[in-house]
Formats: sequence, structure tokens, C-alpha cells
Amino acid sequence: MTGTLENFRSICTKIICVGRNYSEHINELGDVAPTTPLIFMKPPSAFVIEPNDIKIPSDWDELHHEVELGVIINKKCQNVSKEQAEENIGGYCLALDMTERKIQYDFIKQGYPWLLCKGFDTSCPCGNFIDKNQINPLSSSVNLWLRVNGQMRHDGHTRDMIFAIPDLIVYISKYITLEHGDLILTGTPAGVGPVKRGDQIEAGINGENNFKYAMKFNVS
Ligand SMILES: O=C([O-])CC(=O)C(=O)O
Ligand SMILES: [Mg+2]
Repeated sequence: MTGTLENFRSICTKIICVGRNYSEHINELGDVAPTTPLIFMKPPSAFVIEPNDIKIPSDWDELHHEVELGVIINKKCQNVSKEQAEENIGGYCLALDMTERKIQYDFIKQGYPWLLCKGFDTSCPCGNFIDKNQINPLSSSVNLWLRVNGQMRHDGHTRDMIFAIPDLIVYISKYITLEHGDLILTGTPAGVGPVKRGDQIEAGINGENNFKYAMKFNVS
């Protein structure tokens, strides 16, 4: 095992993302709820941290924000049972799943994978490691929010996930070995919308005992 979970971004080999995990988000996009978790990936080159910018590729014009809770895995694991799921979680982070919506819909129509519209450089703005004793979304809902230029866009709660965090770990680890430092993004609550160059995104997590974490990114 190399590296500590505090620097999970430098040891992470997989960013596994869950899509369509909140009913209100599925409704806002006019989609249909999946019967099993919808899984896709971003490469670790998608990470960007403060004070760097989210960079929109020059030929794109419909980049959307999605605020998500990230789950950080603390050890190599396969075929995890629901009872064991919690012991494989090392902590959490706040992350954004930046998505080029127009390209995503073109890809959906053509049956193409989402890698490009969701995995481009800077598509995963990410905050610091949050220890398990600071928030516990397995036992108590966490509020995820996001503002663009001061205007509230997302104001969701992790209790509204369709597939809860332990179910996601069970499902993913049945097919993909999870490793120390891997990150699972658990899907966006409702409120997705466009950002343009020059915008500022602020996003945060509020939890029990007045826990608060926030981060800020400029879009360029
Ligand atoms: O792009 C989408 O709508 C799927 C997704 O990532 C999410 O629901 O978080
Ligand atoms: Mg997402």
C-alpha cells in the first residue's frame, strides 16, 4: 500500500462514477431510472484542485455542473458484502462531475460511451479528504449544494439516493476490484445546469454537528 488516504488524488487509479442515482435529477433530464446502478469512469487525469480552473475545451459550449459525494476506498476489495461495505470506506470528498451535456446526448443517441464528455481534463474538480468521523452519510444524510456566481443550483440530500452507498460498493466490487485510494462518485442530485467561461462555481457539504466543507473553482 503506497500513500495515505489524505492524498487519495495522487494514488487513485480509478474514478468510478454512478449516474442517475437521484429521482429528481432523472426527472429533470427526462430520463428513466436504471434498475441496477449505472456505472461509468473518469481517468485520474480528470482531477483538478483549487486554485486551478475548470477548463472548457475550446470547441465545447454546453458544460454542466453536477455536485456529488465522493466515497474513498481504503483497501483492495472484491465481492464486498453489504455488511462489510463500511469497512472498505476510508473517507469522503466533495467532487463535481463536469459533463458536456450536448455531446452526452449525441453519444446516448448513437450508443457511444461517455468517456469524452465526462472524462476530459478538469472534469473532476475535487476537494480534500474528509475523515469518516467528520461525516457519516451511511447513518445521517449529508447536504450537497452548489452555486454559480452566487446563485443556488443544487441543494440536495444524500438520503435521496436510489442506490445507497453500501449497495453501490457491493455492486461495483462484484465486477471491478476496488483499490486503496479509488474514488466512487455517487451521482448528482437535481439542479444540473450550464456554466460558461468566466463563471465561478462554489460547492459544499453540510453534515451533522455543524460540519461544513466548501470549495471554489473558476471556469475558463
Ligand atoms: O450525466 C448524468 O445525468 C448521469 C450522472 O452522471 C449523474 O446522474 O450523476
Ligand atoms: Mg454525475
